Amino acid sequence: MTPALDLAIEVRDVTIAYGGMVAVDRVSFEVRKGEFVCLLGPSGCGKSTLLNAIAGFERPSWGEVLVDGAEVAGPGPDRGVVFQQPHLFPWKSVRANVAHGPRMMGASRAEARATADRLIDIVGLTRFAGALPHTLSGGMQQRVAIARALAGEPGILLMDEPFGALDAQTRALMQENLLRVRARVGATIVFVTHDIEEAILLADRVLVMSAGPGRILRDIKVELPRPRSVEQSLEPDFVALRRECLELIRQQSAKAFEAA
Ligand SMILES: Nc1ncnc2c1ncn2[C@@H]1O[C@H](COP(=O)(O)OP(=O)(O)OP(=O)(O)O)[C@@H](O)[C@H]1O
Repeated sequence: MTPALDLAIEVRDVTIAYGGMVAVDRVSFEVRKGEFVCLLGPSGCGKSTLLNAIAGFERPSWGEVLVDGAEVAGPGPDRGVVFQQPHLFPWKSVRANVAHGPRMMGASRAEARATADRLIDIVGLTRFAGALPHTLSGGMQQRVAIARALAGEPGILLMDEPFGALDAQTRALMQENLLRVRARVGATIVFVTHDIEEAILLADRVLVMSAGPGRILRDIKVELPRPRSVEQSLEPDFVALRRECLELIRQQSAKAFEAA
């Protein structure tokens, strides 16, 4: 079959089970190149498991995941991953952390440094390029992690609750920063969150998942104008989407709570 050229990711009938426990149940969706898709759902619904299958850290028990038309067999440089914790090398400067990937992939010291400096500029940390991670705030460290994930020039960025450990104000700034970064690098993004406002602010589409076993309950198109900012969350279109997601999530959370 000829792969559809504009598709970055195809998740086809994917089930992931751990022993007898089904974490993800027959999930199918597609992500177009350049699209920003959020996976939204209650805790434990299988969002991370699904993201890990796209990253190649996890093999589906059934079904398949395709990236650029080819079945995912493991992690690869075409997919950058950002986790909730930045996981930086504490003994390396910001610049050296970001340059590490390109160096490992064979770039010269000068090339890796140029790539690192370009990305450090894009995430707004030029003044801190020589700093060690522990001297930076949590939000700044996470911006370094984003720059590092982009350093291999992946077409796809996979983000697992990347702002989940940050306070509300920093989180809002990080969301706007990510939208600016995305506008400059143009990557396809799959972003896992259980925060409804975050999903609507960021995404072109929100896939709302059910409580375990995880299924896609609804595929919601977010057609709010870009560039977006946190203030938009007060506008009627935003509020209507929020209400739609909230009702779905509330039913699911109640179900998960009763089952626990
Ligand atoms: N390696 C594993 N072995 C056994 N069970 C697992 C494993 N990884 C995940 N699970 C289980 O699969 C289910 C889905 O987990 P997952 O972490 O994907 O959910 P999530 O929606 O990302 O949750 P959260 O928002 O709390 O991180 C959970 O019940 C979890 O306990």
